[in-house]
Amino acid sequence: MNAVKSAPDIDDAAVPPPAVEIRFENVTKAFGRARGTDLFKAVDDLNLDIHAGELVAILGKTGCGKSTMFNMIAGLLEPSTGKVEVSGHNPFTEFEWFRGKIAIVFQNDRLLPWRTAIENVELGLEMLDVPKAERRATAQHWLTKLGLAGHEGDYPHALSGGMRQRVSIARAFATNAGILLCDEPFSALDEMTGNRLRQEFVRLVRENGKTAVFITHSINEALQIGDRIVVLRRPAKIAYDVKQVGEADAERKTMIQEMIRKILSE
Ligand SMILES: Nc1ncnc2c1ncn2[C@@H]1O[C@H](COP(=O)(O)OP(=O)(O)OP(=O)(O)O)[C@@H](O)[C@H]1O
Repeated sequence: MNAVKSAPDIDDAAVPPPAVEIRFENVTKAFGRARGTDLFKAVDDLNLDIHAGELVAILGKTGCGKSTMFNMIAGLLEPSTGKVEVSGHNPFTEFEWFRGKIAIVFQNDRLLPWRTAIENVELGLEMLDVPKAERRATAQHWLTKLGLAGHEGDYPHALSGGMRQRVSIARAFATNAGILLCDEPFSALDEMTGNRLRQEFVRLVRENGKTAVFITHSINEALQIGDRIVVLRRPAKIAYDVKQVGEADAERKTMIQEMIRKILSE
């Protein structure tokens, strides 16, 4: 299947879209040694624009190239051909420019076990050379926002999985980065904890005007989270790109869900 499928738009209003924040332009990423056909393509001629303030869920089968895309946005990998631009800059060659502009939330909380909750939140601010008093106040603010007031001095081992992931989300927001990259941050949590935290996360992303790219394996999670869902086929290329999902009515959501199921089963 080569054509990009799209759902009928609910409202193709004349309002111009916000600026493009993340752009993939004819991006291919191949791994392996440069021996012609021996190269393995993880991303294949991908074109994708993500606009400022969008919350985009990226969905696809295992090995379809989601992490490779993610790493190219984060400046950890360089495209083999084509161009990746974030805020008009090249994330791979202008790594320094991006200090403090992109925050990442991983599946695993990646907290430092020898630092308290508040010290873990302060970590990103330390790297940005924020003065001590300011970073303490900012870290406290975000821990409180994430419902962890009273746990500032707790070490990670004393916190539940959900609380640890709250600390890692507080750490991402505390840096004030405009772009959040999320790699299945709730998939290791039990369903109830994951659902609650997912809702809070979406609210915070919207309230704070972040642009967020959210990788997931779960159709339901994508439907709950995304303003937009992008489904990839393997190697990474867009199979389906659908907007306004979070606010869609039940009938439209069911239609989108069925379409995604169909694509992922192909
Ligand atoms: N550094 C690398 N060297 C060689 N092959 C790689 C490398 N990184 C990724 N790949 C391959 O590229 C393909 C895409 O990998 P990627 O991790 O981006 O997929 P993914 O969609 O994130 O997978 P998952 O859902 O399992 O996390 C896979 O076949 C993987 O084996």
